[in-house]
Amino acid sequence: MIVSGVTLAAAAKLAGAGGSGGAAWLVWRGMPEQVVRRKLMHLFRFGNLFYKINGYKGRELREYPRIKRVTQYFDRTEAAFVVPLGMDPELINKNEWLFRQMFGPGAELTCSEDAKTFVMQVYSTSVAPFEYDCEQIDQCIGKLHLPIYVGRSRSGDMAYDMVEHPHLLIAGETGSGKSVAVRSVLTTLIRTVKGLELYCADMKRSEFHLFRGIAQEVVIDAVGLHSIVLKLRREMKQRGDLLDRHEVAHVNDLPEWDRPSYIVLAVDEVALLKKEKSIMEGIEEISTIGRALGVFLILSMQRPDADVLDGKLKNNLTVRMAFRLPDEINSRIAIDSGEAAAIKQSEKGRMVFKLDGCKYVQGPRLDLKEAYEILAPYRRTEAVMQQEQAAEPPQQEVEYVEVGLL
Ligand SMILES: Nc1ncnc2c1ncn2[C@@H]1O[C@H](COP(=O)(O)OP(=O)(O)OP(=O)(O)O)[C@@H](O)[C@H]1O
Repeated sequence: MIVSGVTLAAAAKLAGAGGSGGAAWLVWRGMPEQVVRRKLMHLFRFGNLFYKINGYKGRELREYPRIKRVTQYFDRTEAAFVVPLGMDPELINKNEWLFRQMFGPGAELTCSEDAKTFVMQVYSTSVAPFEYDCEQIDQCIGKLHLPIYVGRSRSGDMAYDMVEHPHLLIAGETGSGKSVAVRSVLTTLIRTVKGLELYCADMKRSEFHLFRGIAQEVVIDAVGLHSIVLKLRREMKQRGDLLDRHEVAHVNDLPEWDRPSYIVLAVDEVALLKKEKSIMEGIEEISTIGRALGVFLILSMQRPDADVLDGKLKNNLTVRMAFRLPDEINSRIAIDSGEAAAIKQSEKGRMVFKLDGCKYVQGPRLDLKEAYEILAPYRRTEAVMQQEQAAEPPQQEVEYVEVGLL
């Protein structure tokens, strides 16, 4: 039930009249309108969110966003404000973190299409954990080419197309839900993308056995990953030539009869490869040119490492999922803000999802046994895999691999 456009006192009376003590408690958990207005004005002032006008004798005049309304709902407080004409709305978007600092982690911002009106929603409850549900996920992803189902935010289920936003980083300390997220993301890709070529490198040797017989290859050490990287480099070269022949810029623009499959390389615990220079170079190359060629990366790590995520690779990992991280420094390396360190240890599967700003999202829970069941129809038999191995051409190029930690 929604209580909209009424004062708090009236809302409380309404709830009381309904005879529901629980409902009244929920209403009173909302923030009084004056408090919201005062906090917003404070935030505009101290966060420098205003439009400067040169007034009489060069005096600086400030025009602040105008608060249009504050509405109390049972599960959230909503405030709409309009930025002054001429003010760049990006200034508000870039400072979304300020709203969370002021109103808590439950604050979310959306901008209307006219680029003037913003709606801030402050939720009093977080999204409850939920199970991976194929049907509901398929509904959410619709016709995305390479769908990444993220999870559920307070505004609904979230998914995006990896073709548009390539290369994903998943970070989180041990027990935070990172492996479950990798499992769920890959399970969705396998189920829904026809002809997907998946390569898995399991540097921790813990999780990717699930994808054996489904992925093209599952390797568990640097030597195996090095051979995959070489293979993908050759494949990217061939795909580049193909684009050139057809005079197009992206594999999606190729005619269907000559269009190669999407390739996804998933590497678990990529930080362990820090000393493997040639592998890291290969990964960086994929991150730089892979998008147009239909080759994508999913990298996961427990502790975001500034040496591994140096400027170039980090910038190319356009989408980030940060589960709980041990401290602000790690969180900043992963998502350029300290918010992942504020996720509680008990909040399993909760992440800060970064794509055009940050959002709190709850990932779906998918346990290993269930994932095995869902993926059973996609698994090749041992005999088929042996035939494939026999048909594989011998590697022409052998390069030195520095086997450091592994
Ligand atoms: N989305 C989720 N919803 C509810 N519970 C979850 C979710 N994700 C993970 N969990 C719980 O948290 C536990 C740890 O999750 P997971 O194995 O993914 O951690 P991890 O971050 O990968 O740790 P490690 O790096 O040590 O493997 C799971 O066994 C599960 O019980």
